[in-house]
Amino acid sequence: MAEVEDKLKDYEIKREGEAEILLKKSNAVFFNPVQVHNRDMSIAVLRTFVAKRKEEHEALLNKRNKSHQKNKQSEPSIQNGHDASTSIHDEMNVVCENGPNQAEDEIDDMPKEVTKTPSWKVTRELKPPLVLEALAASGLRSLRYAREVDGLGKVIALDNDKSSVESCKQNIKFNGAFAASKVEVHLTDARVYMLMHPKEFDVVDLDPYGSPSIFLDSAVQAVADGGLLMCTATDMAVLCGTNGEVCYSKYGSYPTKGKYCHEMALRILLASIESHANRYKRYIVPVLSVFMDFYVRVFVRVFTSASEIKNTPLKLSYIYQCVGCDSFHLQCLGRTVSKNNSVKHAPAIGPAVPQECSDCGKKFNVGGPIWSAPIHDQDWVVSTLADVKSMKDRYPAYNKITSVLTTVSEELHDIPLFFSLHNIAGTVKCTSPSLVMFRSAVLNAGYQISSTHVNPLGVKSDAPWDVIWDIMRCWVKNHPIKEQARDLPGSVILSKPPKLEANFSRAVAALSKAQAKKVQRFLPNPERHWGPKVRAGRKITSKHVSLLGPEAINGALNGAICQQDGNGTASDKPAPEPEGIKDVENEPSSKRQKISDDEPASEP
Ligand SMILES: C[S@@+](CC[C@H](N)C(=O)[O-])C[C@H]1O[C@@H](n2cnc3c(N)ncnc32)[C@H](O)[C@@H]1O
Ligand SMILES: [Zn+2]
Repeated sequence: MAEVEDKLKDYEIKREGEAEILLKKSNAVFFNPVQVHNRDMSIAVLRTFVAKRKEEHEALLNKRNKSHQKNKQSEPSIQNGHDASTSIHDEMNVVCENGPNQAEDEIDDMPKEVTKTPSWKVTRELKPPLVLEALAASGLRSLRYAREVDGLGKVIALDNDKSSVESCKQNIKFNGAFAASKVEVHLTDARVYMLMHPKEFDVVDLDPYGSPSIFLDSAVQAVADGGLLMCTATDMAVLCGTNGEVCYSKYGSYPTKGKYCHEMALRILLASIESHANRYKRYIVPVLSVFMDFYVRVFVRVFTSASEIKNTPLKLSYIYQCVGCDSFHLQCLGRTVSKNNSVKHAPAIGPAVPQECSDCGKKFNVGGPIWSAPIHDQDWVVSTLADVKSMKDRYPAYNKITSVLTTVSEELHDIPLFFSLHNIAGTVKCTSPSLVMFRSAVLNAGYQISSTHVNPLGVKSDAPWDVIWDIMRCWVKNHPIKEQARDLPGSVILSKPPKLEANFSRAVAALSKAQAKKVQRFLPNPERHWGPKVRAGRKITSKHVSLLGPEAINGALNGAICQQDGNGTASDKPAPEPEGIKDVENEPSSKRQKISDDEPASEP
């Protein structure tokens, strides 16, 4: 007994949601408490997945039943010695076993959302979804999935680190018989395991240290047709363009620098997953893509279709980012040409921009390709938000995830990237109009505008850049600025007369729904010294002070790390500072930066 008590002294109990884990007080196994946002959001999306999968299956069964009834009316009930009622079952299996294209052909009179999703075997019984947590560490996430998401099948947890697997085994026992009957752990390299289990998992979760790039190729193969891949990337410095070449080597895309960098990070990750999927005649459909705290997390469904992958170039774009002003332009990689009732794919016609920016006369940096199709499915977002609201007590990070889902639900889904109102005011060196006035001017000019979950000052709009700059020209006419050097980008922009007379009077839709309802949209940081953590097993030294905070460092150096230890990025470098409330409160509304020909418009 004394021995057990002695052993327990080395551990502390962490509770999150309905799971409890025993955590060693040394830095032996990864645990980052602020990732509760990530785990809660994943649970919310998993619940939606379970519900949608059931709906889709029922829709298919109904469809099958209806067509069977039609056949029954026109044919005798016993065909070729088969009882018709048993043949539905067989026929359904055949549909999917013959390949997804055939499945799609056979159900082509169904609504689009339904036809693009049903690829699992259409048997009467829908098996509970099988989940793989490829990089599990303490097993906390797997345990939460198993305990909290109704209707899941087994959850398989993997890790290639012995201490993590030991800890995971211990935690499975610690969570009782139900958890033990559902969660299984293996000591293995996740890449090998995923390659050995093609299309076996309805859900695959990747939550690596830093970049997921080395796991993507095997992960896209392990997901069942219609299944869900959930993937985190915490290497924000790489994805945001601190070192573009590294990003290219990991993800196959060149980042450009702009205020939109965190959304661009999401779109680079999506483009990379799609590219891996395409190698196996598969493609993705994003359902939710979020930038939270210090990382990006995407939720995508994976399907197989040799014909659909021809559309991939239509979902990808290069970016031209002006080095002088905030203007950026997208160049899609492909296009379709319709001829005699048939649609052909062709390369896009470019370039989308002249050599010099038509707004300020400077040159462009070229980035991408990024995913330029929608990054969320509005129906999934709305269902997930409603579901979360209906079970508030079951989400420890309720406030955070509802604020993110609310802002996501308000985004213009077909407008890639965004600009910052403070930045454009900075470029022309004026005091910024209020967000409501600016939104009104855009709406009054006949264009759409929305906020973005990524940045409280970010603005998404389908207004072309000459309209945006015309609005700023009109604003400056009424709010004159000091004389500036003539060759500055802002001076060049202001030297042209506006073609449009901006109307700043308040438009009805100028407040976002969240603002109107006073829903808090951007929450303060979760705790002091929050962010990525040091990798498990790594010795904590004073150089980690910026990651963990001085208190934790003192504790660690004295051999008593508590919850500040646990996980980190591949490089242990802090991610670029996320833009939260700080942006709104601390940024001066007028000029913040100056730009030269080779300096990008803004830093991540
Ligand atoms: C960031 S932690 C995972 C955290 C966990 N998902 C959570 O929510 O608490 C990453 C884990 O991946 C494991 N790992 C790294 N490379 C791996 C590989 N090739 N195969 C399996 N596990 C790996 C590490 O040992 C570490 O425990
Ligand atoms: Zn420009």
